[in-house]
Amino acid sequence: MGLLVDGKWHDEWYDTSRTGGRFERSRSQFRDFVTKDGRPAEGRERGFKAEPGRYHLYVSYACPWAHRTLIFRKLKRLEDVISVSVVHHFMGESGWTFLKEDGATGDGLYGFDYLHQIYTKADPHYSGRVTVPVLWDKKTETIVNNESSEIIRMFNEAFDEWGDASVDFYPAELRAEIDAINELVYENVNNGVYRAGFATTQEAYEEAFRALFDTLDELEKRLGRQRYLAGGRLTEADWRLFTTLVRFDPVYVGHFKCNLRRIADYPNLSNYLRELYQVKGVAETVNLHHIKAHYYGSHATINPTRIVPLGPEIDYMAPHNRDLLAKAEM
Ligand SMILES: N[C@@H](CCC(=O)N[C@@H](CS)C(=O)NCC(=O)O)C(=O)O
Repeated sequence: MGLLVDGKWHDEWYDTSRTGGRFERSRSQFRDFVTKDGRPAEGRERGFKAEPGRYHLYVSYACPWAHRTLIFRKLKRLEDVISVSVVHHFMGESGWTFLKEDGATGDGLYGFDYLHQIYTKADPHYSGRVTVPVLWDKKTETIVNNESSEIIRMFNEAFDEWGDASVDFYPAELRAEIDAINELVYENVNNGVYRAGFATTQEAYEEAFRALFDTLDELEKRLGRQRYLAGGRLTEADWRLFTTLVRFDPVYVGHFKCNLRRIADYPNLSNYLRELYQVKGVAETVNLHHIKAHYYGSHATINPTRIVPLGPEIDYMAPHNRDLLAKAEM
C-alpha cells in the first residue's frame, strides 16, 4: 500500500494522525468524461469521444468501487466495447500489481508490473493514491477518469450506440432522489465501512459504526415499503449499495468490525441483496475469492497474520421474496 509523490512510488499506509484517527478518502484526480460527441462535459477540461474499442478499464474484483463499473459494463452490454484488465487481489508494498495468477489478467495493454506505472504513463509527475477503477484512453494514452461514480454515469449513456440503450439506471425523473440516496449511502455505508475499519481511535470507529448501522436500519425500513431504493425501479443507487452489501457478511463484519448485525439479520436487505445478485450477468461480476483474499490478505495493520477466514457460508442464489413488492413499469 502506498502512493506516488511527483511520480515516485512511496510505500506508506494511510495517515490518520492529523484527523483524530479518522480515515479520509482522498479525492480522485482524473475527472474528464467520455461523451457521445467528444466535447468536454460541463466544467471539465478535456473531451473524449465515445468509440468502440477505444477505452480500457483497470479494475480489481475485490474493490467495491471498481465493482460498480464492472456491473454497468455488463448490464449495459459493453463487454465488446470496453476492454478490461484485472489486477491481482493482493495489494502490498507496491500497491496493486499485474501479477498474472489466480484469476488476475495482467496488464492487457502495456504488460506493466504495477498499476502505478499506468498512472505515471498518464502523468509522469502524478502525486496521489493509485486506485482502481481507472478508465484509460488507448488513443491518447492517458487516464480519462479514476472516479467510479463518474465512470458508471458514462457507461450509462455515452456508449449507447453500441450498448443497450434501453437500460437506464439514472433516469431524468429520478435524479434528485437517486442523488440524495447516494449521498447518504456513500457517506455512511460505502465509505462508512472503511471509516469503521480503518479508524485508528476508538472514538472514530464508534462514530462510523453508529452512522453505518443507523443508515442500514433506515434502508431496511425503506425496503419494506418499496422494492428498490428510489421506488419501483432499479437504479444506480441500488448498484452502488449492492457492492457494499455483497461484501458485508463475508468481510466487513469481521475484518472491519462492523458487527452489530449482519446483512443476513435484516430480512429486507438480505432479500434485496439476493434479488440484485440474481439479476442476469451480475453474479459473474462477483468474485468472493478475490474479495476475501484482498481484504484479509492486504491490510496487515488490521490482520497481521493475513489468515483468511473460511466462513461464512452464504447462498446468494437462494430464493428471494421481493416479488411481493410491485416493480414499476419501465
Ligand atoms: N473514489 C474512488 C475510490 C477508489 C478506491 O479507493 N479504490 C481502492 C480499492 S477498493 C484503491 O484502489 N485503493 C488503493 C489506495 O488507496 O492506495 C472511486 O470511487 O473510484
